[in-house]
Amino acid sequence: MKTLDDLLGEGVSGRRVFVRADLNVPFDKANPGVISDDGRARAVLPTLIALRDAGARVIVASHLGRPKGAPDPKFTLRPVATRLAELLGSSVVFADDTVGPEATQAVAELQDGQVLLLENLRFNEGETSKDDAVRGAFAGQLAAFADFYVDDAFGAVHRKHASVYDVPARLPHYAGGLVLKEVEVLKKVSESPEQPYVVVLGGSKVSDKLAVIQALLPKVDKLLVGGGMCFTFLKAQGHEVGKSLLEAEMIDTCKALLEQASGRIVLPVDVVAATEFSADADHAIYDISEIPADRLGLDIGPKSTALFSEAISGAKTVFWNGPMGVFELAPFAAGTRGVAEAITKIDGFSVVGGGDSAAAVRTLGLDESAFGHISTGGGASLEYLEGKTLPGVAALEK
Ligand SMILES: Nc1ncnc2c1ncn2[C@@H]1O[C@H](COP(=O)(O)OP(=O)(O)OP(=O)(O)O)[C@@H](O)[C@H]1O
Ligand SMILES: O=C(O)[C@H](O)COP(=O)(O)O
Repeated sequence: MKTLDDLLGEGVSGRRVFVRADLNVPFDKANPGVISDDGRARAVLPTLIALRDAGARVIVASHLGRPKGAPDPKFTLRPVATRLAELLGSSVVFADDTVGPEATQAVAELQDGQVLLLENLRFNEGETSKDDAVRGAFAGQLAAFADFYVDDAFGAVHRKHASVYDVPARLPHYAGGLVLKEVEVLKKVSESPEQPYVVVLGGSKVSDKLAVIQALLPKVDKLLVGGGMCFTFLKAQGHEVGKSLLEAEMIDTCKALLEQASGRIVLPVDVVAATEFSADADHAIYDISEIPADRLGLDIGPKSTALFSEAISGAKTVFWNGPMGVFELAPFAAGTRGVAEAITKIDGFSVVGGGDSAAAVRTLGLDESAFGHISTGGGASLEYLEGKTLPGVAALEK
């Protein structure tokens, strides 16, 4: 795999370099447009600075959220361009479209050492299309903007999307420093995790992560499941989960996984459930057999936090992806904080994966240096650990 250093060695002054970044940053739920954690933008800075300082014309592209293949102002990258300019200490040109007239003109006018951010890639159906021709046509438009392609979007390497998989097939391609570092650390954890190996899963992308559980089960000593994911498992165990996040069509899969795990999947024994998804909602702690029909579980309870912390304490390797609750709202942050603190105390190596999990570490004021590695990829790091070939990595290796 060729790297950014190789490209810099070849010389990029005056050349146009397309950088796929993962600028899918979280926003403050109470203040639309305000970025609550800029960790993913900071993580790609070394690549952008190196290219800018080498005199390249840097074209940055990213997705944000999951818009449906058409422009949607809720998911504009404009606030991210502003933040990126602050972090870079130099201006960032923002194009209001991705491959349309604005972007085309901005690319044409780009000066040596200037950085341009294109609008959200997912405003175009070609980005995520399953149809190779549709994706390829969009990739062709993106590739026409540049001489070289650099992938530093580790968080998106598991997506077979145009900007991740098809653009590198059309341009000389290089791995950025972030992608290289992430792959190096995760390779070590996936190939030879020191035992006991405990995986902690939470968050809200339930069906994405169920497949991962299946693959990880044979490798782990314990798999702790909290967050929005746990309710489909609790339902599979026969508990009523009220209005909690539930993927009904996955209940049977969860039942099968619980059987296969023979005790290695650990579920919460209590939850904090509220009348609605709001920081002001009435909320209380319930045993999992007593979740009221009109409430939704928004955090694991204190007994579960203690149970999970105990399981974590003896581990030599811990991989954590997905918050234990809606940590962005103060009444539902205790489970995530408790589990994160337990991870910082282990006598071993820990990896935190995921945009929101990494954001939780920072916004809850935990010491980042107490973790072995904080990955920018959630789904990406999970799929890497699962042993899957990641389309973005495969594209760079070709
Ligand atoms: N019980 C719950 N009900 C609903 N949402 C929840 C619950 N627990 C956690 N969440 C939400 O899950 C979100 C994070 O989930 P997600 O699966 O995206 O994790 P992640 O670490 O960001 O991984 P990735 O990088 O793959 O996105 C947070 O915004 C959090 O509020
Ligand atoms: O948040 C993430 O894990 C990455 O940015 C990928 O986002 P996606 O799950 O919407 O593809």
